[in-house]
Amino acid sequence: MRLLVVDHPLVSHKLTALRDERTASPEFRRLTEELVTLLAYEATRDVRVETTTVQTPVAEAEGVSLSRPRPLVVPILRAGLGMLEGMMRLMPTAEVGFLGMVRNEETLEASTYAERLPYDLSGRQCYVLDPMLATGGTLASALGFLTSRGADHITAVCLLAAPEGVKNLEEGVAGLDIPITVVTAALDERLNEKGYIVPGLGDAGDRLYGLAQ
Ligand SMILES: O=P(O)(O)OC[C@H]1O[C@H](OP(=O)(O)OP(=O)(O)O)[C@H](O)[C@@H]1O
Ligand SMILES: O=c1cc[nH]c(=O)[nH]1
Ligand SMILES: [Mg+2]
Repeated sequence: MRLLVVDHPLVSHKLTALRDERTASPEFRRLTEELVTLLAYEATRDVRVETTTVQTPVAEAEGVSLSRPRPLVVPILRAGLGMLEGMMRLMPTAEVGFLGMVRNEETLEASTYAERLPYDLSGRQCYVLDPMLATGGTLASALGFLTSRGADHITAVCLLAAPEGVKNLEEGVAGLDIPITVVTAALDERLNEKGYIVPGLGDAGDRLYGLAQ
């Protein structure tokens, strides 16, 4: 597994504003979209393309277009939904599948409550969106599921990651024989006793959409 921490002053600037507890939901959603578009630029560096030719007003030009099957973008509900528009702005012809997952806040175990994905993901490049890589349980489970459906190349885009989660995820995906990359805006210090990223930004889903019951 490859970890890419995007080092760019605009990424750091937007992430700092996201972390600020005074940033309310409307601004938090806007900043998340902008930040994801910046991360997506790095995350899609190895998106598959094929060569093509177009006619300019002057001459023929050789270029590239996205290969088929189109990449599949998979936001992990709920919080990952806040990242979808930012990703689709960069790659509007991608397809979108959904995974609904929630972490039990006592046991920190992740479970899946919804799934709407193409059944056969053979030959698909997948871009998984989940803002927080905390213990890594949610992403490990999501990546295992996508691979079991045939995905052969997965990039996870996260706003923040904890070192413990990166290590757990590395171990969790060690048996998956496909290229896996995690792209994040920052690798934070640690997890606290409740499994929250420190300093982090709090509960991403709640900050995007309000308190969950
Ligand atoms: O790395 P992990 O320890 O598994 O934790 C990360 C997960 O926790 C959060 O989801 P949450 O369960 O709060 O659901 P939500 O998006 O509906 O708020 C977050 O959005 C990640 O999906
Ligand atoms: O810090 C954390 C950890 C898990 N989920 C969140 O939303 N935030
Ligand atoms: Mg949450």
